Amino acid sequence: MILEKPIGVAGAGSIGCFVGGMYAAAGRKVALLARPRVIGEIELSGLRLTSFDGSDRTIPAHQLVLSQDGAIFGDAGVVLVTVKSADTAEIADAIARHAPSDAVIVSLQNGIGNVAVLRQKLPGRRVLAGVVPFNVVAPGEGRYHRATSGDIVIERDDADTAAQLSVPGLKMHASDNIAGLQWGKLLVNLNNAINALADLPLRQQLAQRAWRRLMADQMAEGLAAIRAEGIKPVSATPVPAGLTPHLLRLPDAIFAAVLGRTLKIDPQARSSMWEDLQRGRRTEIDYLQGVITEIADRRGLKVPLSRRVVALVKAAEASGKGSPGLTVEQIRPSNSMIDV
Ligand SMILES: NC(=O)C1=CN([C@@H]2O[C@H](COP(=O)(O)OP(=O)(O)OC[C@H]3O[C@@H](n4cnc5c(N)ncnc54)[C@H](OP(=O)(O)O)[C@@H]3O)[C@@H](O)[C@H]2O)C=CC1
Ligand SMILES: CC(C)(CO)C(=O)C(=O)O
Repeated sequence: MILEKPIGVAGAGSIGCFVGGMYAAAGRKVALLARPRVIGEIELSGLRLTSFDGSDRTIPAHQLVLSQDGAIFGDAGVVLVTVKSADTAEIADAIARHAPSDAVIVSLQNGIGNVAVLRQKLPGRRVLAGVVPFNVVAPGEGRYHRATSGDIVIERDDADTAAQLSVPGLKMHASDNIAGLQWGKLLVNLNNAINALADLPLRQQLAQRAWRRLMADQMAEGLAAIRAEGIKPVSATPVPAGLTPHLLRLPDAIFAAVLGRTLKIDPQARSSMWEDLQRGRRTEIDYLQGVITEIADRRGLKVPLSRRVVALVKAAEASGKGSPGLTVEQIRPSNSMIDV
């Protein structure tokens, strides 16, 4: 039973610290494998969890196992993988070395390829895919803020891991179509880059129709590519994936009314890719837009906006100066770029 054993978090940053902290708050034993910067902040200030719903709690460092060494997974019943996609293979090696062979491995990452990497690196182990719909930002000093609503969904399994990992304040649901949900989330995550390039809080960006049209156009490219592969993306919200671009193009007042019914989003929400640019880290662009451009290359589809966004994010990564704070017009490809 997972319930009685510690929960390991492999790569505790925004998602890992928030999720791991919620388990610790619920009385579970939690071991966070993290960088010295993250550990130092928690040791100094505790792990503070705040949320769009107004909740605010601090877990003292002594209630957590904090280490840079995967040996802390030695008695784990479950290991939650919360590194960025480029680090999945390396973290899988640490899990293979240290976690018991019957520990359940759950990927809480964006993108669609991480579970395949984990399964290939961890043969014979139970690896489950998951989708985290909510946003967590890390303002610093050991604080992790959940800025949007939604429950985590993971792949259904016989042991009902989703039920075993549900605690007050952090629900997990089981799904029979996690692949569909992952593709649906990929479409949403195409906006991570637009948010990162704009340097605007998500709520402020979503309130402006010009930004929403840009997001809709990029999502439409993504949808066309995904559908060309014969894949049916599933939305994690009540709005079907295929309708989301139409919703985004609606006038401000109608959009706000529909959004208000489906999602809570507070002024602090910003995409994880924005945080990557601000901290001078490599982004997940190759695992998000990169999937769409790869399909387009194979199938001869035109995805000019996705290609332009990839180029702009790579330029921002290379400059190391944080978000470039671009406008809609600066992001939109000009007519001379449209033929790609
Ligand atoms: N933030 C969000 O709102 C959401 C994020 N996601 C997804 O969740 C995943 C995690 O995102 P997020 O939490 O934002 O990412 P973060 O970068 O905040 O957290 C990952 C952490 O893991 C650390 N790390 C990497 N390798 C190791 C290692 N070998 N040992 C110890 N620590 C390691 C990283 O350190 P370093 O940077 O120094 O390498 C970083 O601190 C991504 O796939 C993201 O797309 C999904 C939904 C929402
Ligand atoms: C903001 C959110 C929840 C959706 O784009 C996200 O997945 C991220 O920041 O990576």
